[in-house]
This record gives sequence, C-alpha cells and structure tokens, in this order.
Amino acid sequence: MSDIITFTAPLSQGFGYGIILGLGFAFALLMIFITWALKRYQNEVQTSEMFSTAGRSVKSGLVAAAVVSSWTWAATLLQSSAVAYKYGISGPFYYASGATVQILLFATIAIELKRRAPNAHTFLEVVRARYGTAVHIVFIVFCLMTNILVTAMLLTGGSAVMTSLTGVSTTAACYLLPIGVVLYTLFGGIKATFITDYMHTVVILVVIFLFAFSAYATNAELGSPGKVYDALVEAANRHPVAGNAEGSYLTMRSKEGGIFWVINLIGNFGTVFLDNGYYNKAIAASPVHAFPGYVIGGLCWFAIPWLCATTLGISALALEGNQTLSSDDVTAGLVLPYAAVKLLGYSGAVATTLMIFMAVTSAFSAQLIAVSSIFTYDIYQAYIDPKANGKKLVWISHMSCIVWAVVMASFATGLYYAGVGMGYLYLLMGVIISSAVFPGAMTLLWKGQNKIAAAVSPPLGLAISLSAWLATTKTQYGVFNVTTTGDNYPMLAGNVAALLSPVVISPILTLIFGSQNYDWESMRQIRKVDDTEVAAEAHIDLEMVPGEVGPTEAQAEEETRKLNKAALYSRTLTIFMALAMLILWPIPMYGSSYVFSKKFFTGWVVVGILWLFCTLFGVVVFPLYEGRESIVRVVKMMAYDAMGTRPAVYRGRKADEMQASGLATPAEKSDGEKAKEAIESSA
Ligand SMILES: NC(N)=O
Repeated sequence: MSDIITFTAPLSQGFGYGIILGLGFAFALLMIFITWALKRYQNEVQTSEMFSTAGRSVKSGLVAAAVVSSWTWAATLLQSSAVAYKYGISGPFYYASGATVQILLFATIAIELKRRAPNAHTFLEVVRARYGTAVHIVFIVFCLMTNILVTAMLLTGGSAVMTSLTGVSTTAACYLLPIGVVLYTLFGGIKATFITDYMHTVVILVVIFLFAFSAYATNAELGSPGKVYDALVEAANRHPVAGNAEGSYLTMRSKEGGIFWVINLIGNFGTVFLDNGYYNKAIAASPVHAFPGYVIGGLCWFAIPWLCATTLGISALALEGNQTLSSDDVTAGLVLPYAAVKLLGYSGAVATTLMIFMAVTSAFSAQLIAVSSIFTYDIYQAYIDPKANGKKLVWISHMSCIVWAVVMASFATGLYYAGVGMGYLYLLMGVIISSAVFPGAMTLLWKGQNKIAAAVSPPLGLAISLSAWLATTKTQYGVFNVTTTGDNYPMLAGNVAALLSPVVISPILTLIFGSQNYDWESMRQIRKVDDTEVAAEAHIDLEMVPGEVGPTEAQAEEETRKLNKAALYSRTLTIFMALAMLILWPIPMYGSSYVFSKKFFTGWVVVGILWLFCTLFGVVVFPLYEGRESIVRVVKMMAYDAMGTRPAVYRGRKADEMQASGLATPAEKSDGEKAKEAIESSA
C-alpha cells in the first residue's frame, strides 16, 4: 500500500499574493499603455465595435495566437497531466487530440460566419436573426452556461494550484485572480487582449520547454527519455493500470483513457461551438484570415497539453516512488505542481505559479470579452435599449465584465467548499452544454433546420443527458455523491446522450414541422453600431477608426469570392485533419495494443518537443512577421514622438481639419494622409 502524498507549499504566501496582484496590476498598466499606443498610432479608439471586434482586421498569426491562449485553460495543463498520471502515455494524446479537432472544425464555421453574417458581433445575434426571440433565449442560456463552466474551471484549477504552491487561501485566490484581468480587459477590449494573450502564450511555452528539457535532458534523477521509460516500467510493476494493455503506462490501449477521450471530445465540442469567444475571434479576424488563423491555432495548440502532460504527468509517475497522490488531489489538478517541484524544486514551483497564472488570466480575459458581448448585444441592445449608442454599449460591456467576475469568484468559492474540483467540471461540461452543439452548428450550415427544432432540441437533449448521467450513476453505484457522479461511466453516458440526442431530435422535428428553407438574408442584414459619439469624444474621425467603415461594393464582392473559394477547400482540409487525429493516428495504436519500446518512446517525446518548436514559430514568430510593417511604423512614430520631431498627426484629425484649427501645417497634412493610407493598408 502506497503512502498518500501530502502537499507543503514551497513558496510563501507573500509570493503568491505578489504574483496574483502584482502581475495582475502590471498587466493592467501594460494594457493602458498598449491601448494608448493603439489609439495614438493606429487610430484604434475603444468604440463599442473596436472593443468587441477589433475592427474586424486581425491577421491569421495573431488570430492563431489568440486561439491558442484562450484555449489554453488551467485544465489544459492540469487535467492533461492528471490523465497522464492516471492512464499513462495515452492520456496526454487523448487530451490533446480530443480538444484540437473542434478548433480545426470550427475553422469551417468561422468561414460560414464571415460569409453569411459579415457584420455580426456575436454568434447569438446570428441565431436571433435567423430564428427570432425564443431560440435566441435558449442559446443565450446555453452559451452563458458554457462561459460559467469554463470560468469556474479556470478559477477552481488556478486557485487550487496557487494554494498548493504558495499557501494563499483558496477563497482569496478565487476573488483576487480576476482583479488584474478585469482591469486589463476593461482598458484594452479584444484587440489589446490579443496582444497580452500573446505574451502569456510566450511564457507558457517557455515554461513547458523548461520542464521538458529538465525531465528528458538535464534532471539528476530522470534526465533522458530512457530513464523516464525505465521508471514508467517500474511504476507499472508497482501498480499496473487496470484496462491498459499489459497494465502498462506505455500504451495507447487504455480502456479508461479511451472513455476519457470520448468525454473530452464531446465536452470540447460544447466549449468551442458554444463559447462566443471563438466566434468573437472569427469576427475580429479579417475575412480571409479567419480560416488559416483557426487551423494554425489548432495545430499549434495540440503540442501544449501533449508535451506538457507527457512531461509533467509522466514525471509525477516516474518520481513518486512508493508514494501516490490522493484522487482528490488528482481531480483538483495537483499532479502538475507536484511533478514541477519534484523536477526543479523551488524554481519549478515559481515557474508553475507563473505558467498557471498566465493560463488562467489569458483564458479569463477571453471569457470576459465573450460574456460582455452577450450582455451588451444579445441582452441589453436586443431587449432593453435597442437604440443604445456606442458609448452606452461600451459602459454596459464594462459593467458586465465586473459583475461577471464577482459572480464567478463567488461561484468558484462555493464549488471549492462543496468539494467540486476542476477535473469534475471538466468531465461534466459536455453533459450540461453539448446538446446545443448540433442545432447551433446547423444554424450556420443547414438551411433546413426550423425554429422548433432549434428551440426544442437543446433543452430536450439536456434533459436526456442529465437523465442518462444520473441513471447510470444510480445503476452503477446506488448513491449520488461527487465521487460516484464524477466517475467515467456516468459521465460517458451523459456526454454521449448530450451530443447525439439532438442529432436525432432536430431532423425529426424539421421533418414533422417542415423545412425552414432559409435564404440567409436576415443574417446578412445585421448592422454595425453607430459609434460616432465615442469617436467624437476621442477627437478622431469615425472613418479613420479601423473597421468602422465597411468595404466598398467591389471590395465586398472580392471578399465574398475569396470566402466562397475558401469554404470548399476548408471543409476538405479540416475534415481530413480531424480524421487524422481521431482515426489514422490513434486507432491502429489502440487496436494493436502496442506497448511502446524504449526507442519508440524516445521518438514520441522528440516529436512532442519538435511540435512545440513549431508552435513557437506559429504563434510567436509568425504574428511578429505578419505585423512587421505595423510594428515598425508604430516604433518609428514613437521614436519621432520621443524626440519631439514629429507633429501629433495621430490625434484623430484629418490634416485639413488640423490646419483649419491651426494645429497643422501643410507638411502635417501629407503625414496625415500617409497615416490614413497606412491604416487602410494594414486593415
Ligand atoms: N481547452 C481545453 N479543453 O483544454
């Protein structure tokens, strides 16, 4: 019988509060600077359009980086390591592939959204335009449930790690973690969060490399794939894994791992297809960049949980000796911090605290933008004040961020006291939300689905999934508690029922009540908000703010032509990539019950490390390359400003107006025009 590992925080509480509050405020300051610079040098005023759509001009590199950062939750690092610890080498793959295919498939949805509703702010607006109020309300509920679950997982996972490593109170962590991120999201809106998210991703990648090189190259106890391999063989001798081929940790043939894979796949269909954040990013992308942005983002993201868990979850097994982590600690997400401290001691604890802080805050900021756009456009503007101007909508966006953060901190604290950890929520998410995935996707893909099918199949699917989940718990265990309801089998039943029941219900209801035969016109009629007042207050001409002026007719036609061409190509490519991750790669390995040889394991680890290098290129180097002209222009203008040699042409006046008001000289006029041209060409 192994001893249960007890945690002693290696860092001080002062360090924990310093990271949570200090880094939070530092990012808020940085965001104030970025927002100021974007306004001064790029004319990006925080109009309501800018706050939630970034002027619809973001390029694929930055879209990919934003997808990676908002899809890298605390769970991506913690839960993936937990399943590696429980099921062995298959766990990281099942986590990573089970959450990558949805991003790849979403690329297709992103194109449809751009084609069919070019002026939409949220997915829900599109639902309303097609089906009207009843269906809109159903989807508001499902989308908000998605945001509740994701935010709760961020806070429960993040606070558990902060407590285990620094000893800060879990309640305090739940309330303090959101402060900095709310501040910086308020100042920055979606565009500025794209930029800070980029920095968060850099930190996360560097920390994963640090741990990977420690475990597989430099660590005194492990230090090579061969030694890790030997330690895994010993671990399986001490406690063979039930349901794995030969009881080994070194096989993809894992029954429980496979069950987790299905649950993971289904839950993540919900958290991508029903999270407004992913539609927000598609909306923020310039039309032709949405598809490559999502494909690059998905492929780059894969390596994060895969290598992180193949390093930390596996190192926990290799280094635990005769001890073992309690199942509560595994569910709470503490495998990763345990392994990090075992590998790198004090530095491992510091690196983990930083990495988890970055993962929680960047994903949290994406949640805030998503939720605020629902409250602003889908609740306030839709039902409370349809004539609200841009200024009022910005205020509503800000208030909803603050209220959401307070409510979610309280909810996460409640979950902590109820003994519900991040791992439980992770398995549960599909049961609660995934019945809206099929009718939601069909809103953009199938002209037949009628209003009744769209309104009824999500709640009916939810009733079926809850029944399947609870009935399986009852028949398997006879009692309901966190352990029994959180077991793999009840969760599997609930998840499968959630995703698949609407696949049957929606077509049947469409057949009974008749096809809608939708012409897509009402989606195209969605209009932008009038931000004239906000721009006037910032002394900037509205037409100079990126995204405020629509394309000319010729430009729109050209965009539609490109999007139509991309639609066919994207469907083929994304379906092929999804099949490769779901069938071509794992199924032969599962079916053959192959147990890894030492050489194969070494190759597996090397591929993981190389893939993370590709990620580094895709979401760190590529966005810089793509944005090089804007970066050089902004840096040059900052230098002019600092030297006092450049007149303030970016104060939002056209040069002729500046002249009229005595602010400009003829030389400034040509600068102003150049600036405008530059903005147009960068947009
Ligand atoms: N984003 C996920 N599922 O890690």
